[in-house]
Amino acid sequence: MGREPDGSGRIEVSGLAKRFGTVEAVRGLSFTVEPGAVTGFLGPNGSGKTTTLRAILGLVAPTAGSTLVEGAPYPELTAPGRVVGAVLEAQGAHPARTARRHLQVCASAIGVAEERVDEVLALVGLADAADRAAGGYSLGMAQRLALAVALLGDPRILVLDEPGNGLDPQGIAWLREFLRGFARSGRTVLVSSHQLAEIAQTADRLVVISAGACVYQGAADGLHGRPAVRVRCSDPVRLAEALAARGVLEIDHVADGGLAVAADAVLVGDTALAAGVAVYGLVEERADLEAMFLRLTGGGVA
Ligand SMILES: Nc1ncnc2c1ncn2[C@@H]1O[C@H](COP(=O)(O)OP(=O)(O)OP(=O)(O)O)[C@@H](O)[C@H]1O
Repeated sequence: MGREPDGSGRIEVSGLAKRFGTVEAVRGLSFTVEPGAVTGFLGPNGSGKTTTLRAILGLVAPTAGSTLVEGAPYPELTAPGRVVGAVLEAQGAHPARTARRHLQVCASAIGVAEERVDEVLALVGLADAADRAAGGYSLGMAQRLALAVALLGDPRILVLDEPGNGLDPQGIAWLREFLRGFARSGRTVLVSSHQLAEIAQTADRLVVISAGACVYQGAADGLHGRPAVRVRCSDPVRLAEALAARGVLEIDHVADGGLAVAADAVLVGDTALAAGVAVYGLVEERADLEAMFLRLTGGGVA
């Protein structure tokens, strides 16, 4: 007996860990995805995004922790295809099969009426190409077809793994509008990317991971707006201690011997003065999202 979905549109990941041999792909990851918004799942290559999405969809057995979709583990959901639509990779349709036939086969597999096929073809803008063999499709069209399959069950939740890969700028713009519209209708979108620029314009909320652990979770604007100050001074260690004593904990020692501090310039200057540290330079950085992403994720590609 399957479990009834609770209709919440919520995904909950709690303490998720996954080890492949000696590789800790995901390490104690917890986050919640709510309906009515596009949640971007961002991290460098190899940071554990695909593993996490596959765990949510019951395709990877966690080493520890749990994932719930509408209150139940995905494999236990009754009619999961009506709860979640997923695009994990541009899944191949048989090359000789038309898009329409491919969708008909998928619809029958999840128990969806055939009328839905024409609806999803129109939704993803493939109506005119529906009777062409999928083998002749461009990568962008193949991505749209994969999205059409995900939409067949009219799901409340969409999970997409790097759907922008291989899309041209028009394709990316189209996808962005589609996902925003889907979220605006009160449904849930979780979309992964390693490219901040691609996700920044689409996502309302962000979950940022690095080396399998969460480094930021919250409003996309919140990440944007964090203040950052670069300071050159006579005694970076003493200043870092004085800032920490005032509750400023996000402090990096940077290559030029200075500090990068997530606080505003007045606080940093006042703290230096009180600590008897001479300040030689204080630059307020407009903490753009790119810089913050690189800082949070160590700037590295795994
Ligand atoms: N089936 C597997 N067997 C062994 N190692 C794996 C397996 N799947 C993933 N890994 C490893 O786990 C780590 C995380 O991989 P994952 O694919 O989840 O990252 P990702 O963030 O999706 O990366 P990308 O952006 O490159 O797709 C990597 O080091 C990867 O090599």
